[in-house]
Amino acid sequence: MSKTALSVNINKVALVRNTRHLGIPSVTRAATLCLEAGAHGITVHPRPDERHIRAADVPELAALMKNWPGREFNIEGNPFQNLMGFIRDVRPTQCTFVPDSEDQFTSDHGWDLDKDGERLRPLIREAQSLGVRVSLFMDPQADAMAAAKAVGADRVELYTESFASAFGTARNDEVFAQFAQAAQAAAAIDLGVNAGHDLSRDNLTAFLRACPAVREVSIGHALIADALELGYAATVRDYLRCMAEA
Ligand SMILES: CC(=O)[C@@H](O)[C@H](O)COP(=O)(O)O
Ligand SMILES: NCC(=O)COP(=O)(O)O
Repeated sequence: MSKTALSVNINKVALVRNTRHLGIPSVTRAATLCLEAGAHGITVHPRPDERHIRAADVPELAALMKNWPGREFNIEGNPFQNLMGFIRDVRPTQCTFVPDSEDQFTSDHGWDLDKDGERLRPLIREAQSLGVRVSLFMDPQADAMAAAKAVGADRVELYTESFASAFGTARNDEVFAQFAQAAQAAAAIDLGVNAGHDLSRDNLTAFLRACPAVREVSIGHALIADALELGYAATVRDYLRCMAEA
C-alpha cells in the first residue's frame, strides 16, 4: 500500500453534466463510486464561472463526505475570489489556494509569495481557525518552500504539469530532480507536500518514486478520461496500483 493518498478530482464529471439539464452524470454518484473503490478523498475546484463544479455541488458533496469518516474533502480555488465562502460554509478537510484568474483556462502556475504572501497570511489563518488544513499551489522551486512555511501553510501542492510534459523526454532527469529537490526542501522544514495536475496512470509511479514524501496526489482529467473507458471503480483501483508500485 502507498503512503500517499489519492484524492479524485471530479471537475470533469460536472463538466459533462452541465451540457444538459438532466443531472447526469451525477457528481455525488461519481464521488461515492470512487470512495467505494478506495479513493482517500475527493477534490473539487468550483471556479467562479461554474463551468464545471457549481456552488450548489459543494454542500452536497460535503454532506456526502460526512458518511465517509477518514476520507478527505479538498476544495481548490482562489481565496481572493470565491473560495473562502465555501471554506466558511462547509469546512472541508483541506483547502488548496490556487492563484487562478477568474477566466483561467486551467491552473498553470503557483503562487508568487513575494507578491501575495502577506495578503494570504490572514486567510490561511482564518481557514485554519475553522479546522481546515491549508495547502498552497506552488511551482516546483525548492527555494520557495520556506516562504510557504513562513506565511503559515500546512502543505504545498506542487504543480506537476512540467513533470508530466517532461516525462519520457530529454528533459526527464532534469525535471525529476527539480521536483525531488522541491519536495525534499518542503519535507525538511516540516511542510507537507501534495502534488497535482496532469498526473496519469503513465507518469504516476515515476512521480512518486522521484518524490516519495508526497502525502496526497489529486488527479482529475486523466483519471476521469480513463473512467470513461474502464468505469470509476476499475480506474481508481488501477491508480492505487500505480501508487503502490512506486
Ligand atoms: C489546481 C489544479 O491543479 C487544477 O488541476 C485544477 O483543479 C484543475 O482545474 P480544471 O479542472 O478546471 O482544469
Ligand atoms: N490539484 C490538481 C487536481 O485536482 C487535478 O488536476 P488534473 O488531474 O485534472 O490535471
